[in-house]
Amino acid sequence: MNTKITLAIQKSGRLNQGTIELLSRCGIKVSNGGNHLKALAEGFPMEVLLLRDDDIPQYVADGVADIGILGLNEVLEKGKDVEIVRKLGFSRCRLSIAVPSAVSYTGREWLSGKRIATSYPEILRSFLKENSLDAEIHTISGSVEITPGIGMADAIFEIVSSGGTLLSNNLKEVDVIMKSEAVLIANKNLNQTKIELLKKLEFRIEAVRKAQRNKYILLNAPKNRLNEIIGLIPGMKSPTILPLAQEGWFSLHSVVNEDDFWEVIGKLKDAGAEGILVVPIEKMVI
Ligand SMILES: Nc1ncnc2c1ncn2[C@@H]1O[C@H](COP(=O)(O)OP(=O)(O)OP(=O)(O)O)[C@@H](O)[C@H]1O
Ligand SMILES: O=P(O)(O)OC[C@H]1O[C@H](OP(=O)(O)OP(=O)(O)O)[C@H](O)[C@@H]1O
Ligand SMILES: [Mg+2]
Repeated sequence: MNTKITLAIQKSGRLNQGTIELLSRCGIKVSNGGNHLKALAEGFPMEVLLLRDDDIPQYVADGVADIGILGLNEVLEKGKDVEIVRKLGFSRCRLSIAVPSAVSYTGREWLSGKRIATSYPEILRSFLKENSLDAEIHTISGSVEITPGIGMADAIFEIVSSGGTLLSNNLKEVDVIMKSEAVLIANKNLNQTKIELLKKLEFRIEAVRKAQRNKYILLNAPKNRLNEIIGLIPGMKSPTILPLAQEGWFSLHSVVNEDDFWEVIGKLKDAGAEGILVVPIEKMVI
């Protein structure tokens, strides 16, 4: 049988590039299809639907697409019955309450009785309910940041990333309500063949994500401080150690997590490591 898994991705916009890049790192080439809404993938038994991100949860819930990639914010906003398979680490942003810079925001109770403009009314509604707040929700589909300036709203609930859009509209972020990033979602009733394909795709994504979170590190270490240095970079199992041509020195190869990277480098230098090289990892399978 010649089964393919159908993946829905954003046709154009903030998620498109990150999605195509991730798939490409997974060895899956998707032509952007020009004006077409369907594309074939090379390197994986997959068909790709190119859609507006708002429509992806519905397509996946209905089984028109088996899986989809979109922002967690949009998944939660639409509230469709889909499985969130995993986070993907790109298109990171947050959904926040922002108010005009001059406002002295005293806390969430300040929002009571106010008009809040947003493109995410359902997430906002849940937030207000959880906090027993009564506010007016004004739903608009774009340019939310201009609404306080033109007297349409007292506050906004919008996506924030660098904060640049808020700043240029004289607004300040006062409360982060949720963090978002691109996620992989799946239909809850996939057949066994498609579950197997999804597992294969997840395996590739995991290898790519691990590689992105880690760096390969090579350094020279003096023999008398070898154990101390090994303790700093334990690696996947243990570091590779090779003797250098120069007596009393060794070359150490290992893996270091991106989060600890700068701290570890400092400690390695203090421990006498020299000639430290750090290189990106293409794929990582443990
Ligand atoms: N400034 C940002 N930084 C990081 N991620 C963002 C940013 N803005 C939006 N995103 C994420 O990217 C997703 C898509 O944003 P985009 O602006 O492309 O949506 P859209 O205009 O609704 O697109 P579409 O035309 O497909 O409906 C958002 O739902 C959010 O998860
Ligand atoms: O904090 P920042 O880095 O400024 O990013 C936040 C802005 O980015 C997104 O809009 P986008 O730029 O995609 O424009 P659009 O949705 O209005 O097309 C989002 O809707 C915010 O307005
Ligand atoms: Mg959209």
